[in-house]
Amino acid sequence: MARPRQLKLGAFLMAPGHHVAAWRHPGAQADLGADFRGYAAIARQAEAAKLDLLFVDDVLAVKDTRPATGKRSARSAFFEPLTLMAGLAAVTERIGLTATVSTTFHEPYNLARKFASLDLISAGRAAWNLVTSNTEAEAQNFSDLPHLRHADRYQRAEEFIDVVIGLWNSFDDDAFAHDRTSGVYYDPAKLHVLAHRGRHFAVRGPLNVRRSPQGHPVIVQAGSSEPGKELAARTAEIVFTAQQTLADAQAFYNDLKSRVARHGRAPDELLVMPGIFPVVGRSRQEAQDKFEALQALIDPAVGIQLLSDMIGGFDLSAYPPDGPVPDLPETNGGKSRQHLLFELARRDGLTIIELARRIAGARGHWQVVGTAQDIADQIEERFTKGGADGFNIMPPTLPAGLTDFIDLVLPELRRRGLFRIDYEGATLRENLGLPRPTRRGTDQAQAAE
Ligand SMILES: Cc1cc2nc3c(=O)[nH]c(=O)nc-3n(C[C@H](O)[C@H](O)[C@H](O)COP(=O)(O)O)c2cc1C
Repeated sequence: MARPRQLKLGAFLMAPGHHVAAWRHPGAQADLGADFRGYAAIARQAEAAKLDLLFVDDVLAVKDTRPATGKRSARSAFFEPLTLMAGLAAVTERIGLTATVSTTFHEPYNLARKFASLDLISAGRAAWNLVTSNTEAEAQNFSDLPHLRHADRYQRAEEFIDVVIGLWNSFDDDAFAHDRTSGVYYDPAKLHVLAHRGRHFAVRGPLNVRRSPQGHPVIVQAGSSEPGKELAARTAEIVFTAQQTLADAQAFYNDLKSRVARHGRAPDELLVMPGIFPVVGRSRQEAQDKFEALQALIDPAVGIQLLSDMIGGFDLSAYPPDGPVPDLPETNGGKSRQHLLFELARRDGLTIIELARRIAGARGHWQVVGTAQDIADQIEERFTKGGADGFNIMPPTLPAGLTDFIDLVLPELRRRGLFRIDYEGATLRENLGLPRPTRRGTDQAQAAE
C-alpha cells in the first residue's frame, strides 16, 4: 500500500542559530561552532524527533568578509561539514547527514571517496549538498586567479557530478564474495573502470570504496538560476530553495518538477524543500516578543555586513543606512538570492537598514512568527497546495529554536497526519521515499586490471 504523502523535514544547522545576532541570545550556545558535543546533542535531539536529515552549509572562507567595528556575527569559524558529519554518524543511527561541498574547489575522485566513506560509515545516511561557491574570498584561498564565472562554475559542476556518480558505481553491489575457500575476495568482472575524459577532468577510476546500503549518497542542490535549476533537474534528489511567498514557491516547484520530467526522471525523484525560519510561541505575543528580542540584539554594522554578503558581496556600509538600496550590477555570486533581495526591497520600499533587519534572521528565506497552530497552518498550506515536498527548518537560535519547533510544531503536524511517527527505513533514501540508484554514469565494459 502506498505510503501517505507526508512532509520531509530537515534541520539546517547554522551555529549558533540562523539569526545574525543569535550568539548574543540566551537561547543560543555562543561557541557551538567549535563544540562537537553541542552538535552531537542537537543531532540526537533531531533524531529522537524523527527528522529526515541534518544539513550544514559551507563557505570556504571566513564568512564575515569585512571586519565591522570589531563586532561580528558568529559565522566567522565553523566545522568543515564532512568531518563534522562523520563524527555525527557515530552518535546517531537513522537521521540523514547532509554536508555541503563545493565542486569548484575540489576534485571528483577525493570528493567521491569522502562521501562514499561517510555513506558506509553511516550505513547509508549520507547526502551531498553540491554548491559551486559564490565568493571571491573563497577563490582567494585556492589561487590568485579570479573566481570562475557563474556559468563556468556550473559547466564544471555538470561534468564533476557525472564523474562522481560514475566513481560511486565502481563496484557492483554484489562484487564482494569474501570466499575464503577459493580465495576470491571480489569478482573482478564486477569492478568497473570509469576512464572519463572530459573538458575539465580526466579520471580513470575505479574508486576504492564500495557502494553503501543506499547505493550512493543522496544528491542535494540549491541552485535557483537557469544553470542551477538545470543541474538540479538532471541530477539532484533534493533541492533547497528560498521562497518568500506561496505563489513564488508554487512557481519554483512546478518549474523544477517539469524540468525533471524533461530529463526523463519521475517528478517524485526530486524533493523540493524550501527553507523556513520559524519563531514559535505558546501565544502570538510570545512569538513576537521572541522575535523582537533577537532583532534588538542586531548590531547595525553586522546586519548591513550580512546584507552586503547576501546581495552579492557589495559593501553597503559605504551608503547611508537610511537611504534606498542602491541599484547594483549583477554579480558573479549566486544570482537568485541577489534578485530576491532586490525584489523585496523594491516591493516593500525598504531602506538599507530596513532590508538588513528584514533578512537578519532568514536571509531571504520564508519567515513565520506565531503559534504552533499558525506555523502548522502555513506549512500545511504550502505542502498541500504544491509549494513544497517538505522544509529545511532554520532554527533562529540553537539549541532553543530547534527545541521550540520539535516540542511545539511537530506534535501539531503529527496531529494532522502530516509527519511520521517513526522512521520508515534504515537508510536516508528509504526514509525520504527515494529510489535506490542502480549503476549509471559512464563506465567501461572491461573489468579493471
Ligand atoms: C538552503 C540553501 C543552502 C545553501 N547553502 C549553500 C552553501 O552552503 N554554500 C554555498 O556556497 N552556497 C549555498 N547556497 C547557495 C546556492 O548554492 C546557490 O548558489 C544560490 O541558491 C544561488 O543560486 P545560483 O547559484 O543558481 O545562482 C545555498 C542556498 C540555499 C537556498
